[in-house]
Amino acid sequence: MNGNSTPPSQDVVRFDAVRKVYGRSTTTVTALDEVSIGLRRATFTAVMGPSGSGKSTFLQCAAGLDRPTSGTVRLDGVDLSTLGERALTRLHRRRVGFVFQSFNLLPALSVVDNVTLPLRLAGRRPEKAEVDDVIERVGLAARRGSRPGELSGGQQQRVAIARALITRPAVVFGDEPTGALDTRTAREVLSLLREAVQKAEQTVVMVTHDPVAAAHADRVLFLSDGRIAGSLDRPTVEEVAARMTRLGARAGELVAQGGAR
Ligand SMILES: Nc1ncnc2c1ncn2[C@@H]1O[C@H](COP(=O)(O)OP(=O)(O)OP(=O)(O)O)[C@@H](O)[C@H]1O
Repeated sequence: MNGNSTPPSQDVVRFDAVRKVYGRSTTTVTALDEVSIGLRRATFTAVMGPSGSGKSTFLQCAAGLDRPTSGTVRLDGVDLSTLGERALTRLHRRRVGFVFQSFNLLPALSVVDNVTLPLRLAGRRPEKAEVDDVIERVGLAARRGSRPGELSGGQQQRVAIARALITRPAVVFGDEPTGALDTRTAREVLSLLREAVQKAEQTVVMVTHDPVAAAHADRVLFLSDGRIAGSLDRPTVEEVAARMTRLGARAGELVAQGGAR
């Protein structure tokens, strides 16, 4: 079990009629347009869509890094709109893990100190057994004392995954986590995320442009023009690529029509 507050039957991320509008008056952009969707606990979701379709905005709103213009986002049963800045910061430290394309490790800290940073920020003393366990799980037991500059890209992303998992968060959000990695290393990193879902009942939500990466997920959600444009369960690379080609063609048509929204 992962020690979170909602029963497994509930959605760990829940959007109800979420709109996100950037800008004012004549120059507004509707990045999310009445999005309603639930993501189940202990599942791996990939979010895909053409450039500008709202993927990053979806992730930012789901993680409470950005607030919707209207509608409700619930994370682990908590309506994020009810939280002030301090409560949101606490939620980010304890209930949410992040893995970015650019790793975002602290260069002066060792592997162990990078991994345990979220615990220390949350005021918790890291327990040796839990630290050993997570570092073992990502295959870095022999590199505990190394600094990020001494590690390959794939190893650095493993550190970032361990750092995301150490707090046993309700959700790990990935923003193109394999975007900077070669194909083989990317596959290893995706397998680690899969394993976290299957073995540790972790929930993972990942934005990606890569159909191969998306095919590691249980489900792919497609966004187009700020709306959910469908989903694929147990996706194959070919199905994801075909769906993306169709959405890309549609996005191209909209641009040709003057970006009508
Ligand atoms: N801070 C902002 N101010 C104004 N417009 C924004 C802002 N952030 C995003 N947008 C607009 O909202 C829309 C959705 O952007 P978003 O970054 O969510 O798309 P995306 O699918 O992640 O794109 P990409 O794949 O290119 O990263 C785009 O039209 C974008 O220009």
